[in-house]
Amino acid sequence: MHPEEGNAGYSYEECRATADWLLAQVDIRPLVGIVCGSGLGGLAEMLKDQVAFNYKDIPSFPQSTVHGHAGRLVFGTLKGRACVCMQGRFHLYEGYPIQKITLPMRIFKLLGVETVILTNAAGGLNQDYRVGDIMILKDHLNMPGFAGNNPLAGLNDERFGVRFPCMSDAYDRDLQQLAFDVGAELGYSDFLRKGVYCVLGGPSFETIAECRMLHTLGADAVGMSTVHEVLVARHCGMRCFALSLITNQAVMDYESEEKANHEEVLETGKLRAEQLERLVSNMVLRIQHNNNNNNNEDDDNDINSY
Ligand SMILES: O=P(O)(O)O[C@@H]1C[C@H](O)[C@@H](CO)O1
Ligand SMILES: Nc1nc2[nH]cnc2c(=O)[nH]1
Repeated sequence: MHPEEGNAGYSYEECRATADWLLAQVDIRPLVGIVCGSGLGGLAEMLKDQVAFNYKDIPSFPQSTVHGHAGRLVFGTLKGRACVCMQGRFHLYEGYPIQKITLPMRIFKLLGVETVILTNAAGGLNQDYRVGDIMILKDHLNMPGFAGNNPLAGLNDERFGVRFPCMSDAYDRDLQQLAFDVGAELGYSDFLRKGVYCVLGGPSFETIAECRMLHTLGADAVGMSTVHEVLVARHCGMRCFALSLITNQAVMDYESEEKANHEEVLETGKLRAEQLERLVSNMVLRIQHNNNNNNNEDDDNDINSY
């Protein structure tokens, strides 16, 4: 059997067809793509002059099945900058092949996106972290990848990227610094962190022994997303910035009565939504692109407005 037959991915032509379908219906040409994590879909609501598509109407797109993930692709402007925003993402535990959950990254690329901003909700493993902290990702641990479940497995199409992409620079360092600079100006330094995110397949939350192990391995936070998207985004040459909202403390102690649950994750999202939106929108305002096609006259430079 040719390996291609076992590849659940989409061909370059299928991705191109989806991107062209979208481009034919919107005038906006986004340089920034944003992915909203669980309970963080408010980011998409901030976009002005919106043109939105339900995932079910977009050719080849999977459907969102998780509460807190609306399932809309929203084009618009954020502080005058053209953006496209996934209001809801796909996860391995929803039953999709890993190539399907990462399809939107290739669509972003073919829409002209140069920078991807990914957000997620995560459990805090680092004992210094508190619920409500925002962790800027400096690196990741890809547990499904250790077991061979990598979205880049299968035939490699060089039009997207190389067979063996480097990941030591997965999270753009200039964008990490920008997040801290913008965060400091907004007065957020007390709850901004930098750390390592570990992805698991979910949907079950971790056992106590698993949390202890992940912490020992160097993870500061644990979640069920983002990493697969980053692998595909980096493969096709987009810059990546990712942040985790620490929505719950991972349970590390057998005496603890705490129990991880999705309702708490969504509630914490609501509590930090406004700060997270201000942080991301002011970052978008300041990100430099080679091909900046935005109209600077429309810029909203007031750091406190959003
Ligand atoms: O899409 P994200 O990574 O923000 O979602 C997290 C992981 C699970 O999908 C869910 C658990 O509450 O939130
Ligand atoms: N795996 C995992 N994902 C999360 N998403 C939000 N909180 C958590 C958590 O504690 N564990």
